[in-house]
Amino acid sequence: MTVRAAVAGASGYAGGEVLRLLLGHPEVEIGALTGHSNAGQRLGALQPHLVPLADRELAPTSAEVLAGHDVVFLALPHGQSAAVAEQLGPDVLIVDCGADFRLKDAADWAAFYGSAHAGTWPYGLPELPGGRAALQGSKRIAVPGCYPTAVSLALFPAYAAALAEPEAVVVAATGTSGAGKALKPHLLGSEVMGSMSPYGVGGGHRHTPEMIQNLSAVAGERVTVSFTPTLAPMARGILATCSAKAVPGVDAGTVRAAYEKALADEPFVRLLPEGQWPATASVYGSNAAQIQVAYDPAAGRIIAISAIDNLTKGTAGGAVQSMNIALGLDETAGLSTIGVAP
Ligand SMILES: NC(=O)C1=CN([C@@H]2O[C@H](COP(=O)(O)OP(=O)(O)OC[C@H]3O[C@@H](n4cnc5c(N)ncnc54)[C@H](OP(=O)(O)O)[C@@H]3O)[C@@H](O)[C@H]2O)C=CC1
Ligand SMILES: CC(=O)N[C@@H](CCC(=O)OP(=O)(O)O)C(=O)O
Repeated sequence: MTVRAAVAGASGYAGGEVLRLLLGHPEVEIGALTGHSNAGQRLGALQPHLVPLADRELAPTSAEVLAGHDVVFLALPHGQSAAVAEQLGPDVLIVDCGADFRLKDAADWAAFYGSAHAGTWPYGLPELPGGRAALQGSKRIAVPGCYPTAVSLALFPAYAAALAEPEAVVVAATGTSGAGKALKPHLLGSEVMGSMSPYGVGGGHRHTPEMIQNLSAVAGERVTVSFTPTLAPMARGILATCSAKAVPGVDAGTVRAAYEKALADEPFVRLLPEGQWPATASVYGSNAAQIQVAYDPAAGRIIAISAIDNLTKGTAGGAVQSMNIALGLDETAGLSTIGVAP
């Protein structure tokens, strides 16, 4: 089977990572590549690491250019996906790396994104309970946000086993690529190097309702999430430290057993051996998520830590994994758990 795939937003970080993975996918042939301000440029001038595609020219992003493919990946700024998607027809598989179709609640969308809600598509986090079934045969996929991927993978086993109270606290560090390629003053090298800083404090980050949506669905009741993101001086990676108060009767053994059971058969999510801790360097460029969990008896809290590459499992790898499931391909095709070290 050869799947012909187009990538809209090929000049950006997410689009570039989708292309890096598709170049190694045994069943995919790369079709149209589009950009916006960079339309007309050679891809090699913008994504010099994608050597086999260096001489391809970026077309403008339009339905005409994207038509005629089996799969279209959208890696566009928030709010740009719906207009393109509605012109592509129901038979093409559209994988949206943006936020437009992630949230079920239109009021949440309006509160955090401030525009009209485009709708809700099947959610591209296969590891969640029922996640794979929702993607099989689907022609539309909403790729999760990078932080919600890291946090949901770390905490869902605790909620699936009813071990935690419905009030989670998350502090997560991310690399600068999460903010995209556009120039932003707080992301200048001299602002970021040698420093870590919080942002979106106090429930303001737009990924908060997505985490609440995911964990509440697993728990069967509303789970609140107090989320504090921090910016770290690295290009890629998320390290999410998540905790929740344990329900009575929980101990270290119960917690470990629940995580072992939930993650046993996952090809990309690895519960580390006891005593070993997740690190962003270990998942750099790979589709792996590393998880570790501990029980703090003095505080009565479950502490779950995850590390992912925000551009791989957090965006493009999750997108390709979900595409594979939707098309009935091997879920792991084109994806690796092998990182780059040191
Ligand atoms: N970076 C990350 O870690 C993650 C990103 N995502 C999502 O992926 C999407 C892209 O993000 P990212 O790659 O980081 O952003 P970038 O800023 O790096 O890239 C944005 C892309 O969109 C194109 N673009 C800009 N404005 C428009 C427009 N008005 N219409 C059509 N295309 C446009 C740009 O083209 P040009 O350069 O030619 O102007 C570029 O190809 C976003 O929705 C983001 O939320 C999701 C998860 C994580
Ligand atoms: C450093 C930085 O700014 N990170 C981004 C990560 C979000 C992201 O990329 O996800 P979306 O797909 O929802 O845009 C942020 O916190 O907004």
